Amino acid sequence: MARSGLNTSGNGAGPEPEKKKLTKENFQQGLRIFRFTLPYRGKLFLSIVLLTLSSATTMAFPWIIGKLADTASGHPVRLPNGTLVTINQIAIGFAVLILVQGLISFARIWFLTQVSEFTVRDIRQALYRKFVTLPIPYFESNRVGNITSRITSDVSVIQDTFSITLAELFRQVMTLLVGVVVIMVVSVKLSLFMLLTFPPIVLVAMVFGRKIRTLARTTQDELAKTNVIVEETLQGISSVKAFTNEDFETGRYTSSLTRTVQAALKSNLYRGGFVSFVIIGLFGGIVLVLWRAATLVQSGQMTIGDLTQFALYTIFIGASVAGLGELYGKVQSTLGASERILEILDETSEPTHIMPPVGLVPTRLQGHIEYRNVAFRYPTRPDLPVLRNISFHIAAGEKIALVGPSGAGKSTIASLLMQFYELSGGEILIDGQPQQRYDLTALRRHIGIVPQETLLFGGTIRENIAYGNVLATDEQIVAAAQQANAWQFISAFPEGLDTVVGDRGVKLSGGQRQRVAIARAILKNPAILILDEATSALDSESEKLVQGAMDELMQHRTSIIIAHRLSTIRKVDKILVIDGGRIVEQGTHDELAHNDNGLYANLLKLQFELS
Ligand SMILES: Nc1ncnc2c1ncn2[C@@H]1O[C@H](COP(=O)(O)OP(=O)(O)OP(=O)(O)O)[C@@H](O)[C@H]1O
Repeated sequence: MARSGLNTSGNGAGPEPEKKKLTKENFQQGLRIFRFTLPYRGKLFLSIVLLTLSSATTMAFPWIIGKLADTASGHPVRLPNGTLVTINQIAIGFAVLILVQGLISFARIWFLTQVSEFTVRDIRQALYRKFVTLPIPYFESNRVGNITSRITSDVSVIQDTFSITLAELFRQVMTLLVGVVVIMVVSVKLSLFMLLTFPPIVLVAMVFGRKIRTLARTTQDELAKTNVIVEETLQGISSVKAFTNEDFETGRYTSSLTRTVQAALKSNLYRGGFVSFVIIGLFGGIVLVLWRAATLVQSGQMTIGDLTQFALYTIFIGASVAGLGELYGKVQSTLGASERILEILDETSEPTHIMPPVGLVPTRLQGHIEYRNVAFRYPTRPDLPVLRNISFHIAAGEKIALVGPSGAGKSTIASLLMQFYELSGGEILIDGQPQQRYDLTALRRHIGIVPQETLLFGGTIRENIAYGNVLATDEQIVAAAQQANAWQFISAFPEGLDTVVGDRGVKLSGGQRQRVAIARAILKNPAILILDEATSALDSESEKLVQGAMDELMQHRTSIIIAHRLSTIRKVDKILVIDGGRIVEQGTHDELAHNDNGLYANLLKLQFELS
């Protein structure tokens, strides 16, 4: 979408859609987006036929007006068989043509809208499906804002293309071609004169226009910078005051404003120049052509009807040249947008939800886990080894706890079980099979996570619990809530399970959110559980309820607890002490607590002192 943004009003200040140079390759790449129109090709074809017809009828208007002028000025019009045509007959024919044109335009818009709406829906759907199936590292190397703008602004550009730009492009090109041919037929002399006068003027105007757009963008950028200052300082207003920097910030804002005004003035200097150029150049050109035309009419080389026709077609051609200039920019934006969309669609998805499933599909996992010499680096920081030589095993139904200082690698160890990332070395076996041998969706179905911070979706408590199993009945949901010690607080709400949570609903406390997460996990009924303990302390009542729910959840399941409070893990079968990405100690609580020089005993002492 072209935005003027010449002044500092702030309207339309925002990033311009990125444009692509028009090269053959870019063009071919961009055209790939058309594959989304394939299911609607019948309607698209019909729209193009209708578009051709409506353009053809429009192009006939000047011709008929010319005939009308000829008949009026004493140059009778005859049909091919020699019959004279009256003014009334021409007018009736004209009226019929206008009616037909109106109806065709209606049908064209109706069908083209369907093509564009359905196509855009399909593109959005394909993009969304791609987003949710892309591997986690993708989201870590791309900003969420960037990703969402693909599905919002880029798709909008494509929508404009399908609903307006394409039709306009088609119409303008047709107008230009037919128009030039017709004026040549009317009068070669005048046409050549006109074509030598106008195109150079239009070319200069286009170059001028581009310069103005660049300057307008500079103004927008400068304005955006001033807004950043306002946002920053208002957000951190207490810091501004605490550092007594009110004058400094005002000065900073003022100099940014000055730069904006300078940019706006410069761009308007060019705009003023442009306007006066258009008046002098364009209108001057028109006067020149009219002068030439008048001499041709006077010498009897043209009729008044021809002149009228010529003038009208010239206006059409002029409008289409100007329109094409603008469309050129739009085609560039479309190519940019479509390339960015296709780039995402070309990314490789995780192998989830593939039918038929690839690999093993266990109906029930035992829950035996073994890490063998696992090494790992995050794809975003390939130079930093996060895990080194991690080896341990957990028998089915056992509970182990991972403890260690912050940043030691505990959460990373657990997330590798879910195959959120590829290992850099070693392997993880589940029930004796390397994890890659399982169908990814089938495997993840058997692993449950209660995260540190539970994300509740905007919706009812019922929907939030049923996220663990979307097919669960109300009875199962209530039972899960009861087991998770969540039923007391849920039933205390007047709307019970229908209570809306999230941004527009009830705000649940940390402990309540965790119990909802536990109920979710109970519904999922996984063989393997990952419990990431919340770091922020709960009050002791809440803590007891959450702990009770966790104990209930862990029964008969292989559980990995990422522990932050050592008091909660005394009963686990094994504790792995992680430091700097390695296992530095392992054993039961009693064994480790008595190893006075060990890290665990030290952490224990530290926590004891703190509490
Ligand atoms: N997504 C990520 N991308 C890059 N590096 C990461 C990512 N997540 C964690 N790290 C880094 O990996 C290391 C281990 O982090 P991890 O979250 O596994 O530690 P942790 O022991 O669970 O810490 P905490 O107790 O604070 O949760 C840290 O140095 C961290 O900065």
